[in-house]
Amino acid sequence: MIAPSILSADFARLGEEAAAVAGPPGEGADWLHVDVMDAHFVPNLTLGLPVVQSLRAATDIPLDCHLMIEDPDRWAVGYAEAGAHNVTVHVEAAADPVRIARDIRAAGAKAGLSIKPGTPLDPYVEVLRHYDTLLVMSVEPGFGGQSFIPDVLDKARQARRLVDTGHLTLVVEIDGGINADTIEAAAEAGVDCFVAGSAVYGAEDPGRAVRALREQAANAAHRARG
Ligand SMILES: O=C(CO)[C@H](O)[C@H](O)COP(=O)(O)O
Ligand SMILES: [Fe+2]
Repeated sequence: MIAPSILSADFARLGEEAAAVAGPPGEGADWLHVDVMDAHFVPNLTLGLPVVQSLRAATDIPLDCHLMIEDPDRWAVGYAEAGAHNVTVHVEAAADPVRIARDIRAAGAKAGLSIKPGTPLDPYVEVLRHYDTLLVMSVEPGFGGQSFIPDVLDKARQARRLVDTGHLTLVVEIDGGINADTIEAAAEAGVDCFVAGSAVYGAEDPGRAVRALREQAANAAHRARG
């Protein structure tokens, strides 16, 4: 799956920017990644609930809300109620991640847990039983256009093994610095869903960039798994 990040889109034209990556299954974006930043958990400030509500009305693409905020225990359920498909919180910010997952699911969305590049996976394997998605950050959260950190692929491989051996049922998603040069390594590591901001919205034709990234990832995954 490919999830273009609107962090690199034109915020004055979000509806049109969503339409630019929409399309039939297998062609258009699978999810639209929405980076919510509060200038506390990360140094940057982006958008919040009203923008997600407006986007929900403007596109049929499932919204993948990545909450880079303090106190997600308080705010996550609002994004589920706003119609997000996935609501992802950071384990480093969550007081009670199991309860957050339960609340998100009760409000009708899928629950995602994100880990920063320096956060290990091991302590959260049990918590991840309550989640639908693991978002492995491959840059320090806060800004688009940063360079991919290859060390995080060990965690993607570890998550893939946990899923393939039946210990967890999760979509393994990666976020940060994904482009034509990095997506193959992530696909080989077993990632299911690739967030791409600058590589999609910085391209002349965002729709074509989505198709090219998907094809590259699919070919690399096929080669890796035989
Ligand atoms: O969560 C994020 C940053 O914190 C963004 O989703 C991510 O950086 C996407 O942008 P790019 O593909 O340009 O790295
Ligand atoms: Fe993100």
